[in-house]
Amino acid sequence: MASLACIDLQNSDVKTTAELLRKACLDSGFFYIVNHGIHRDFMHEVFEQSRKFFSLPVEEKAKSLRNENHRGYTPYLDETLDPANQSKGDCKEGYYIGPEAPKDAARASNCFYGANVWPSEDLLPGWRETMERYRAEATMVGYKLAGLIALSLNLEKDFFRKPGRMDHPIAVLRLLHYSGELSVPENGTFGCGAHSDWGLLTLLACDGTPGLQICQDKHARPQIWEDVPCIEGAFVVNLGDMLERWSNNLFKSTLHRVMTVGKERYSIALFMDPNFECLVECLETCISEDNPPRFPPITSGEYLLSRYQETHSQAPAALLNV
Ligand SMILES: O=C(O)CCC(=O)C(=O)O
Ligand SMILES: [Fe+2]
Repeated sequence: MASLACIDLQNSDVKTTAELLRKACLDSGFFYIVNHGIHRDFMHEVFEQSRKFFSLPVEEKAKSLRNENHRGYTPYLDETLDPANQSKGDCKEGYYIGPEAPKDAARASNCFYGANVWPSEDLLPGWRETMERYRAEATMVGYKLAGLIALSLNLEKDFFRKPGRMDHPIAVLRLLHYSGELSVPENGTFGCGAHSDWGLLTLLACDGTPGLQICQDKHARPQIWEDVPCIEGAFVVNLGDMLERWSNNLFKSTLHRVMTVGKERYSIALFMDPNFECLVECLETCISEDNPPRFPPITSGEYLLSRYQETHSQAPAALLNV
């Protein structure tokens, strides 16, 4: 089992919290957060609504199929996160919900700020409202964390919130439902294949069913996988590749996967990523003579788009027999 730090977002000793966070980001890039401010009863409601959607007949789910903006329903096997080691796609179905720009905003034509897809209100009353509220609340937690991460990188607290960086974050919620199929690595079957996340940071809520594992040294052979248990009331947070790149490889974006244990599993991720146009360029505070910049600058959007295209199937409708 992995031993991960626990960051208390309400600790008034911000300096100590930022130091603890820095250590967690240097070591494994995975940690828990508590006292995040999202109420337990509300979390319960979000999971209930998620269950309701995934329990619909496939014909109904097909009506919300992932659109050209990467929003909506993604069927089982649609995504393959670790093609080299998987004999088929991930044994999970999902649902993407992201930010929408007002029609007259310059970014409105950009797919990352495009229209969401919603199941019918008659079928799932209050579903959209619950998910929009959760995305907004989780984004606020993401901002709080981004402030602490900035401090832990010796930057100003509002570094990531500056206009052009995260004033229009690509904060994408993803509901996940893993099938009850047991993962068998020897057969190449996984709930979700080994990967690191692409963006800045991910906030993960789970239903208590085990499955999440991390590999702290991706080059070790054999690889060592450690369980990351869910802690009631806490989120698991992990850093993404964009932050690893931004921090010039100082902070870790760690390999993780889901090994289903023969039981259905629900989880909800919020991927908190910078504005589409934000330039991700090795931070001054992470550069030295011994550690010159390792990556050329790239925009957040360019980077994310390439990663979506790498992992998702081109024709999700073909996966549904409807
Ligand atoms: O469901 C989980 O526990 C992990 C999901 C995950 O890693 C992802 O969607 O990127
Ligand atoms: Fe992930």
